[in-house]
Amino acid sequence: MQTTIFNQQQSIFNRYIAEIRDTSIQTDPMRFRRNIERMGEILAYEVSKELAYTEKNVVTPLGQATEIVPSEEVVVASILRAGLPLHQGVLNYFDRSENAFVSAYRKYNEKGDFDIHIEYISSPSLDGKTVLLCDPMLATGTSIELAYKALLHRGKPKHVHIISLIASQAGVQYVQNMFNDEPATLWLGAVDEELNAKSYIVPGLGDAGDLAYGSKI
Ligand SMILES: O=P(O)(O)OC[C@H]1O[C@H](OP(=O)(O)OP(=O)(O)O)[C@H](O)[C@@H]1O
Ligand SMILES: O=c1cc[nH]c(=O)[nH]1
Ligand SMILES: [Mg+2]
Repeated sequence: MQTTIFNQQQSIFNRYIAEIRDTSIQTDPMRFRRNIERMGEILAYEVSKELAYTEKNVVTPLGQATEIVPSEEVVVASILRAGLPLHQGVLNYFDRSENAFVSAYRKYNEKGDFDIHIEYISSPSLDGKTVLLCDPMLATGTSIELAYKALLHRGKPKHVHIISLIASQAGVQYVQNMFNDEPATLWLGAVDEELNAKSYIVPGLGDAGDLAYGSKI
């Protein structure tokens, strides 16, 4: 599975990754959301280079121009709730795309173990389309797996681009194995070495959903 890790390159993207990790900057939730959104914009631009293109003639006030524009039908699909600011960033560039949303949350038992629950899905048909599946955190990979399986009930995409900002090594391995035989590409901001006992990424950034939208009961 083709995998790109953006913080291995030198670009302004790395400042945004540094800021969302930084406890002294995480106190500003608007900046946290906006940093995720602008990383979504950058990743959307990078993904756009991999799409199929076609020539389009446009009429200008002074004549005709031919531009090479994307020809694929794109669906931006995100995992609630932390996926929302990333979704908005990707949608800022793929502004004509369709949209899908899947909810996924960790339901803990008394022992501290958890299952991922998918309870909500809203999606157009995905048959033959290019899906950009967005979630800022890829920890164990289970949310991506279950969300994707839920989305498959809405049709078989032509290609899936998974967009995530911070991943664990174990999560990357898990997703690479899962999509081994599928037309899929993985776009990551950073890959961290560890998962802690609660399956949080270390050093990671903490709880992305809470940092963006506040703690939940
Ligand atoms: O790879 P995994 O081990 O499945 O973990 C990653 C998931 O955890 C976070 O969501 P969370 O469950 O915290 O929900 P939230 O977005 O509502 O906070 C994140 O947005 C991913 O969906
Ligand atoms: O590190 C993690 C793991 C899951 N969800 C998060 O928000 N952060
Ligand atoms: Mg969360």
